[in-house]
Amino acid sequence: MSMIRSSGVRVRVPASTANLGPGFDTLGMALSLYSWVEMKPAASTVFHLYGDNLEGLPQDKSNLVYIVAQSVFAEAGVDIPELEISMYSDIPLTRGLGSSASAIVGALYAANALIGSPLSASKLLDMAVALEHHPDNVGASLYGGIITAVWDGVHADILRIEPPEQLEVLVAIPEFQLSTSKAREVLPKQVSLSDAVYNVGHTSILTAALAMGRLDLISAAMRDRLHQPYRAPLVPGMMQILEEASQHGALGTALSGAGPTLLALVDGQAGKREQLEGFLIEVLKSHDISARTLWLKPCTYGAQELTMDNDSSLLDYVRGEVKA
Ligand SMILES: Nc1ncnc2c1ncn2[C@@H]1O[C@H](COP(=O)(O)OP(=O)(O)OP(=O)(O)O)[C@@H](O)[C@H]1O
Ligand SMILES: N[C@@H](CCO)C(=O)O
Repeated sequence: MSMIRSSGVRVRVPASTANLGPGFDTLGMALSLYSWVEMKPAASTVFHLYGDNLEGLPQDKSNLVYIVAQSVFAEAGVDIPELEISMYSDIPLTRGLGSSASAIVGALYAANALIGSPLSASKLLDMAVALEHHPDNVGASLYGGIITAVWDGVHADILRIEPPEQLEVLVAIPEFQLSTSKAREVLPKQVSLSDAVYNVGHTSILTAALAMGRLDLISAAMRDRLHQPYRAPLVPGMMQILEEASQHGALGTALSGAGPTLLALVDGQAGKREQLEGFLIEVLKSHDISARTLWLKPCTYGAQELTMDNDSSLLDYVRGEVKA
């Protein structure tokens, strides 16, 4: 029997980067950049979308978060047709930082909490992957840390790896958007056995290196032949960044998810931050691409419920949390 929490729930979900280079659709990592979702039963459905990143999203029952919440209620046999949904996000949309996965995970997690959490984390993962199709993003947003995942079309198996402590992440986020569907259209339907073997080997070494804290192996391991070469024309300057960033202080570089964001893994104890940041910005600028950079950490936790204070709006809450 489900218990509906009429005062509502508030959750925070980390962004994610998928693939980490060779681990196409299988390796992901949660990042210290977040979105927040608040959900309450209501007399009629209403949305409060805060901040620039959510501009233009639908504010009716066609919104992804509403649709996903209803799928949780249907699965649990609960009827809550009208919802008050508030969202704030620091995760830019359609840039390869898992905005859709964070929205799906936030909606699943909040809706499940709203009815007393009848669905297990593993059920939420299966539902999230069925919606997003990429376990690398949703797994990282749900569980945090580094995740390696496989999906058979129904069930996802996932293992979580604790990120090496000194690992830092620099992202260069271009101004333009690139949808995952467009970035998948350019991929070949078939690849050669030698390219498949190349990626299996590099993904295995990268996963083991991350699990063992062998940062010295990351540069050699973060190489890919399955998706980045085909996506390179969509992000001019990307190949130069992938090939040369290690000379400017990166341990390894990759297209983040389906792009266009570029991501560099960095040893936080090794310095050279400004040089690397300048290199990424300059290469993109030489191709007329404006980008902003952010220094992030791997996020070690996934979606979390937060204390709900009904006297303050989600926006006040987030402002307080970010300032604290
Ligand atoms: N908070 C949200 N509420 C509703 N819809 C959202 C929300 N966040 C993202 N979306 C939907 O997800 C789309 C972006 O998904 P897409 O998979 O193309 O990019 P991404 O998830 O940001 O990047 P990637 O999957 O490569 O990491 C947006 O255009 C929007 O339709
Ligand atoms: N693994 C997916 C991530 C997209 O979010 C891809 O690269 O297309």
